[in-house]
Amino acid sequence: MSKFLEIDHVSRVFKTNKGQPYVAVKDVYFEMKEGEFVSIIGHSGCGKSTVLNILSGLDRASEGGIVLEGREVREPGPDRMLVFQNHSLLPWLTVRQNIGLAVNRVLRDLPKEERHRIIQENIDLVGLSHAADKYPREISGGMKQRVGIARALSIKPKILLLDEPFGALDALTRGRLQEKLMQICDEHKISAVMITHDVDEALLLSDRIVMMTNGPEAKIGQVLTVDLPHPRKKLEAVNHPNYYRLRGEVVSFLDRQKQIKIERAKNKSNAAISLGNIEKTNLTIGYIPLTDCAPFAIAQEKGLFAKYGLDVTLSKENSWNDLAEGIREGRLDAAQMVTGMPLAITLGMGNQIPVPVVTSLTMSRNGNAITLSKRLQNEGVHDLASLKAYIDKFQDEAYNPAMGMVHHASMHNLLLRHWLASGGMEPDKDVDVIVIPPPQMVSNLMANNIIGYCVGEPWNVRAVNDNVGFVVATDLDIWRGHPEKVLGLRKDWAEQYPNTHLAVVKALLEASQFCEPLENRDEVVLTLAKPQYLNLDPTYIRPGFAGPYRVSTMEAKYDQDFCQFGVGNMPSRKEHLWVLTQMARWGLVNFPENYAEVIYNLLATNVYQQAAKELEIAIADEDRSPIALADGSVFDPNDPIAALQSMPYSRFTETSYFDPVKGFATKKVAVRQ
Ligand SMILES: Nc1ncnc2c1ncn2[C@@H]1O[C@H](COP(=O)(O)OP(=O)(O)OP(=O)(O)O)[C@@H](O)[C@H]1O
Repeated sequence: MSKFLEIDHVSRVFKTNKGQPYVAVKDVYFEMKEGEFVSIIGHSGCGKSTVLNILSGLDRASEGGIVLEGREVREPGPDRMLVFQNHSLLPWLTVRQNIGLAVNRVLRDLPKEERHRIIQENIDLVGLSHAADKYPREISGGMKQRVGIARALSIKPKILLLDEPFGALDALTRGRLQEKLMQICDEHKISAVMITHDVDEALLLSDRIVMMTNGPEAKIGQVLTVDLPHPRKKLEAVNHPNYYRLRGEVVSFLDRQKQIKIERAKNKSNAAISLGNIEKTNLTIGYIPLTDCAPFAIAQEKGLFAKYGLDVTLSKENSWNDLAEGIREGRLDAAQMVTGMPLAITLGMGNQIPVPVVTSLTMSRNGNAITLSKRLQNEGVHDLASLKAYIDKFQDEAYNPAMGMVHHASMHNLLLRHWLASGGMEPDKDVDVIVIPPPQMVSNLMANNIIGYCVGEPWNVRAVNDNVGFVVATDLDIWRGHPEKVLGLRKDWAEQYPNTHLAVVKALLEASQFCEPLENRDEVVLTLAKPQYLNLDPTYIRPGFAGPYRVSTMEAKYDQDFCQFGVGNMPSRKEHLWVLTQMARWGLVNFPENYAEVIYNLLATNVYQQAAKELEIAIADEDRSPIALADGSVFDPNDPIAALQSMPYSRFTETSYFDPVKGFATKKVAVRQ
């Protein structure tokens, strides 16, 4: 993206009435390109106007600043015109004179005729030729707002700043003016930043929507690219197939923020309570109710968090996306994560703002399976080759069969894709691979929305026991010993609370070690079955833990490797590098040219080593030997680019530099094929 405007790490601290500092916005970073229309949305009081005022130069950032076309701006100027909700026209001047006042002041060096031409051109632009000589009291609210816009545009600002420009108008006038502004911005390639509370207005007008978290210390929580075609008309936009997906993203972001506000009010605050050398004792840790959340449940039930001085609330999350948001927004202190999630959040996968995350513990290995619908089994599908024959029948159909997985950065997605590809099926081309939260897998299978899925337990056993699906492969058939769930937390959190971080790792490492021996597994199963965790009959949980694990319709002997907790707990560079290459292989992220640095920053190996030392757990040397997968492919961590180039269906063509704050550089480096 060519940089036009940069909001460079802006923070603003106000003094409250009691003289206390109030950090309204913290470390806001955003770049936009020329001609872009960006909306800022967020709950009341989150800091939208604070950011806009700093952009306009009416207010100064306490830290950071604004750079417009490479020049820092610190004062108001005609290059940034603000349009307010209250149009602030001078009542004793006509429409033409109000606009003329601005033009004559700012463009006074132009010849008089030229200034008149500009004034008339902008009156025409907003459709007010018939009212040019009327006074503000003689025209409607919508017309006054149009004068405000014409006045701002007439002096040809580099960027238009709009603070809820249509907030005071009735719905009909608002709709008309939105379309007018849309048309003007489209035709004249105007760059604009607009504050709005109206989701539909943001979707209609914007190229991107910046969503802000609640204050204090409000930040940019998410940036949504509005990929609806231009020029837009309200009715066409609303009927576009992507409209409700985009709308859903904004609405659910705002809902989550509302929920956080309520929770914060309940808990008064989530400010750190320190005790001894533990900087923050009160923690909220997120997890998903799957059997491999066992170390969290055990650490809580056996008092291991308390043993290391922590008062932990475990937060059962609805989906991996919600959990990731919880970490990004700071609602969660730490979380169970699918292996690729620390990388995904760090790299800003899916058009998100990059938020550096670290992982200090690998908590489980293996534990997933691929379940296919009973319907397919009845049609003779029983392995990869027969699945391909089934999929091939859809080649001339307008749609692809779909399979579920839980998150783009999960091993479920990456292993499923690898497995399909090894059988000659190209993900996204022959088979759609879609995100479904784990507890909804079975119902989606039953509804025939998907032909199968890759997920952890108990959702494979559940499908088998309910006779709606069969297990066609486990992850041992793809990569025996792969990392599955890891502990993830924000890097800034880790830096702020190093002793707390170590205490969390010690509690969870001890819990993981407890979960490993088979003789402890029954206790683990009964703990997981409790209502606050999986809330399930233990018969659904036991097969994934102590066998027999049912593969296909046959009773297969339980494989002790199926769900490992206390093995290889140190975060491994080569494993995360494999994940990174797979994410790049499928086009989920760019491949960073400085991948070694990215992986180095991702792994808090030192925290793991300290915890292991204190718990007297042996620390293995780093293993850089190639990873052998079950299909015969080998991943050499010493040459990931060559590995990426040789993978079937690889979409990787180029690398680009990754900056932890600014994200990926626009300039990409083509890689020799
Ligand atoms: N001059 C000030 N002194 C002290 N606090 C302030 C000042 N200006 C803003 N704030 C506080 O900073 C926070 C952000 O305010 P801001 O007006 O930017 O929010 P907003 O998102 O624009 O709200 P709204 O949508 O209601 O207009 C609020 O808590 C507000 O009370």
